[in-house]
Amino acid sequence: MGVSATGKSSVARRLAELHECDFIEGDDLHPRANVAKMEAGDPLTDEDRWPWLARVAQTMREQADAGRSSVVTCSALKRAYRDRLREDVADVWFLHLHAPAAVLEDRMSRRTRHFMPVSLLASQLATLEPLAPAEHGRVVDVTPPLDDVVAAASRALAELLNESPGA
Ligand SMILES: Nc1ncnc2c1ncn2[C@@H]1O[C@H](COP(=O)(O)OP(=O)(O)O)[C@@H](O)[C@H]1O
Ligand SMILES: O=C(O)[C@H](O)[C@@H](O)[C@H](O)[C@H](O)COP(=O)(O)O
Repeated sequence: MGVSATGKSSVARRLAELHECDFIEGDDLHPRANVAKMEAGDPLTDEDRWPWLARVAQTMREQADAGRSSVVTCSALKRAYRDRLREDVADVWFLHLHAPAAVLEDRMSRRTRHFMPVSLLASQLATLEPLAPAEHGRVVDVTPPLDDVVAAASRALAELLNESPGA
């Protein structure tokens, strides 16, 4: 989880490889209208996001039913969105990727061929409800180079798996 350009896709792909599980890109599950809206520079509303979150949750459930572990990218900006994702699957851990706005703005402006304009970062940051201490997860600082972030995320994931009663 995390706002745009925190490295959700980059980190999740590498984590999935390291931990030999499936990688699921939440952005691929957006209805077309959502992508068009973001491309046009309009932030999504709750009404736009619920059907998307339902598809993400359904995919997570299908993976779990098939006995497959997965790393899923989803901005999951609000607590209520994360609660929706937890509804259908018991073992869900969140890694909240975090960095100062200036770092993210720089990364967004360098990223090519992506539907998310830099102008939407402010609304993403305004919407964000950081992962709360009571939520099952960890916050990871993504300011360092990708290899270091992946190592930190992997350590956090291992800790979370150890803490899990079902692990
Ligand atoms: N730790 C990092 N250091 C430098 N650049 C990074 C790092 N993590 C991601 N990036 C780059 O920042 C951009 C945003 O990353 P991306 O994985 O697309 O983020 P998100 O999926 O959260 O929007 C990409 O161009 C990516 O290559
Ligand atoms: O790669 C990115 O820039 C983000 O992942 C981006 O696509 C966005 O965060 C959500 O997919 C849109 O939905 P939200 O407005 O809920 O973040």
